[in-house]
Amino acid sequence: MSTDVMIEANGLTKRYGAFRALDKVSFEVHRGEVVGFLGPNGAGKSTTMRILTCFISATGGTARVHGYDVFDDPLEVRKKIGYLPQRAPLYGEMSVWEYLTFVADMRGLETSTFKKRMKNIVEVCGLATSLGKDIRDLSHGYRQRVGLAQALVHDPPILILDEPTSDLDPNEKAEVIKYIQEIGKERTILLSTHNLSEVEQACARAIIVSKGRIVADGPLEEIRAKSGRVRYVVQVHEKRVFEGGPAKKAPSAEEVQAALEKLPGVTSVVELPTDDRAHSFQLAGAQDGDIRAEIFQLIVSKGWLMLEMRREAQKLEDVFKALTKNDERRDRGRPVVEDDEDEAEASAEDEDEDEDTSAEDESDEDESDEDEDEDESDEDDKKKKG
Ligand SMILES: Nc1ncnc2c1ncn2[C@@H]1O[C@H](COP(=O)(O)OP(=O)(O)OP(=O)(O)O)[C@@H](O)[C@H]1O
Repeated sequence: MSTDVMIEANGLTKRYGAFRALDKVSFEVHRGEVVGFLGPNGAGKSTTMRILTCFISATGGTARVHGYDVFDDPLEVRKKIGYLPQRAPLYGEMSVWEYLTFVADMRGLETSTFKKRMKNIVEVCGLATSLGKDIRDLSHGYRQRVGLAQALVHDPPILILDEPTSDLDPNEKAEVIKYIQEIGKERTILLSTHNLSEVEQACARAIIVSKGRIVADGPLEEIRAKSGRVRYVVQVHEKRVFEGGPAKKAPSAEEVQAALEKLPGVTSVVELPTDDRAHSFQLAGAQDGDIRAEIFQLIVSKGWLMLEMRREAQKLEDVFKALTKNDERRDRGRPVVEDDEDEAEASAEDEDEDEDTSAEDESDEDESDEDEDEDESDEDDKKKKG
């Protein structure tokens, strides 16, 4: 593995009984990258993150973090990773300072190192005015900041953040993303979220998972281009024409639409609702082309008056919807029978992976060591199962 690879998942599979939560997931995260880990509910994001942070073991495949195998070297992996689980296990009766001191003690940090480090963490996470407050009195947004701070206490080069902005209001979300952007300047981050605009703000690359499989992985631009399409919006005046031009009267919507449809590379033209001054259309064309000049020439040659023209790359949201539209695994914890082919594959793998069976079905068993985060993890699993 290249020293630049900070996280490497190789064919990770996780089954809960007959249900396959992860199916041969492979990806790499390089030093300094902030990667968005996207997927609908139940896609397998938390499962992947919990394997990478050594809270549960995989049924098959391997994973390495900072060069350490998550199965063979969990202690080393935990030193290299700061983890913010979906529901951070914070102790409400402690003040922020007491809690962070407690986390530092658990991590075996020297008091002087901790105090020095805290200056930076408090600044980066915006906690200066909250250190003396009890955690139970903090808003959701501030609790998440404390969650981020606890993940940074041991100064890990890698952060794994599981939906850090879920349950936050829009202002709190924006704040937490701002802190993540700041933290990401010096660290490698894997950030799971449902929120595509957050990924667009904080990440240059995304991995999209659906039904336990990776359906896209690459720079955001590349993922947007995956649809292979681009849109243009064109508006033509409905009442006026270009003075001195060939047109004697303003065009009808049908005329404009027919002319636009004839342009090379246009695959569809749809009329958009608009006010009564303009005919407005959305055109779809090929991603690698740019027909703005042709559109302009057409409108000029007709003598029509153009009010607006813009080219829009496909939105990440549209690509995400298209890639995950059949993902209906929202029934948390209930085994869902996959299609026949998958079932057959699963039973074939059962035979292949017999040596892993101790880790296979019960995640609870894997989560019994004494890390402070374990309570949350167990509780979380019970909720999922319950
Ligand atoms: N302990 C468990 N026992 C049985 N099934 C589980 C368990 N944990 C997770 N699952 C199932 O595995 C699938 C993947 O769950 P996971 O929590 O990884 O999804 P996710 O992408 O993180 O979703 P969300 O965004 O809702 O947290 C889901 O269908 C879930 O119900």
